[in-house]
Amino acid sequence: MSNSYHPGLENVIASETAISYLDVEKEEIVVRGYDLIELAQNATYLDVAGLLIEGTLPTEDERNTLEERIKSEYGLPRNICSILRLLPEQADLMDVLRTGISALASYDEELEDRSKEANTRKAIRLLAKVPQIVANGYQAKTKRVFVNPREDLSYTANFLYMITGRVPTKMEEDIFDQSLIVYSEHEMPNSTFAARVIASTQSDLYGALTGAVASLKGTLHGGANEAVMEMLLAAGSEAGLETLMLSKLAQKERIMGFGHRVYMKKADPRALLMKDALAALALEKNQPELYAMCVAGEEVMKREKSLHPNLDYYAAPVYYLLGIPIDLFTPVFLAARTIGVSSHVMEQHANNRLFRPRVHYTGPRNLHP
Ligand SMILES: CC(=O)SCCNC(=O)CCNC(=O)[C@H](O)C(C)(C)COP(=O)(O)OP(=O)(O)OC[C@H]1O[C@@H](n2cnc3c(N)ncnc32)[C@H](O)[C@@H]1OP(=O)(O)O
Ligand SMILES: O=C([O-])CC(=O)C(=O)O
Repeated sequence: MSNSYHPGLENVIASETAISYLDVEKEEIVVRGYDLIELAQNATYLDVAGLLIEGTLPTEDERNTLEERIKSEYGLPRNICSILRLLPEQADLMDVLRTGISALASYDEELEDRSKEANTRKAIRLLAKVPQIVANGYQAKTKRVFVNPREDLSYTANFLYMITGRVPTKMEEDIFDQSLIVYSEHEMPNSTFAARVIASTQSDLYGALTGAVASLKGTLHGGANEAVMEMLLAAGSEAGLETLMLSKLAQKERIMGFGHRVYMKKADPRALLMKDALAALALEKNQPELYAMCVAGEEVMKREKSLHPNLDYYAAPVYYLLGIPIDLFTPVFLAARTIGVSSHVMEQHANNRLFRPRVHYTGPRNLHP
């Protein structure tokens, strides 16, 4: 047995996959042969969803069919709505989402069918229903009436509409769609790994996604986008952000939205795309100071720690300007990632080997009761 031990599995190859790959040298996020950033610039979220589950970029007709199939799955079982309402007001919305997805499993008649066809149908159902759980988890928490999806809107416009209660402008819809694309898939982050580990026991897609929600909640992963926005609001200005960052660094605290296990010494290409989106949105919403503050924070981190922003740093203020409540930032990330996680679970089911690593034991031996 090999004795090599890599804390955090750093640089360990854990899987073979044909879904995506972070080519750090070329600064490219390869998704089924395409550059994720080019997809975000030239395709739609549903194109990328089709690409992830089917393996090829859909034609316009195929994308329209996918959208129709998703819309035909809109709607939540009444009991799921009741479950969301039963959770306490103080519940974290990632916990609400985790509970909602977990409960939804029992309503899927194909739950135990691991075939590619059944898993594809389940992924499409999840694409339809997860945004509704996200939006209505918030409605339940804030004791408001539930929102129903609007089939006359595009998938993306409807998602934002369900969250904000307002039909987005074309610009808002396009920027939100770009954000969903850049959040959709990212090789082997902790949440995707967690889902694949669960799926490797031949457990089901809903269970694997439920595990991924729990993983994504943490601030070292998806939870960082909410923490970034709290930091920006607490700082209030460029000077305030510099002071706050310096004091956190002096106390050896991590600054949310900076650093990345894979990109630690390079920029996250997704962050750069969201930075451009923020520049445009801040101008449109007459909030140039928010963009200026983020850029100033980026400079501080480059100067003090040689660290680059990750996607969460710039996605957070973009979501803020789109009118998304802060405690929905991570649930929205999960909704976008649902399709990436689903395609990994499908790949795991199709070519499975149980994950079961060994340990470097540091405890005592030869004790007797
Ligand atoms: C979409 C996403 O999920 S992206 C990730 C979102 N998460 C965050 O933004 C949280 C903040 N970032 C971090 O905590 C880290 O960068 C992680 C968890 C993402 C990656 O961490 P690791 O790969 O474990 O890096 P590691 O802990 O080895 O850090 C290397 C060095 O950079 C420092 N560092 C890394 N990130 C940060 C940060 N955000 N703030 C301050 N210092 C940092 C570490 O303190 C360490 O310094 P040292 O060598 O002087 O001790
Ligand atoms: O890749 C990672 O470790 C985290 C990340 O950026 C993502 O999940 O989008």
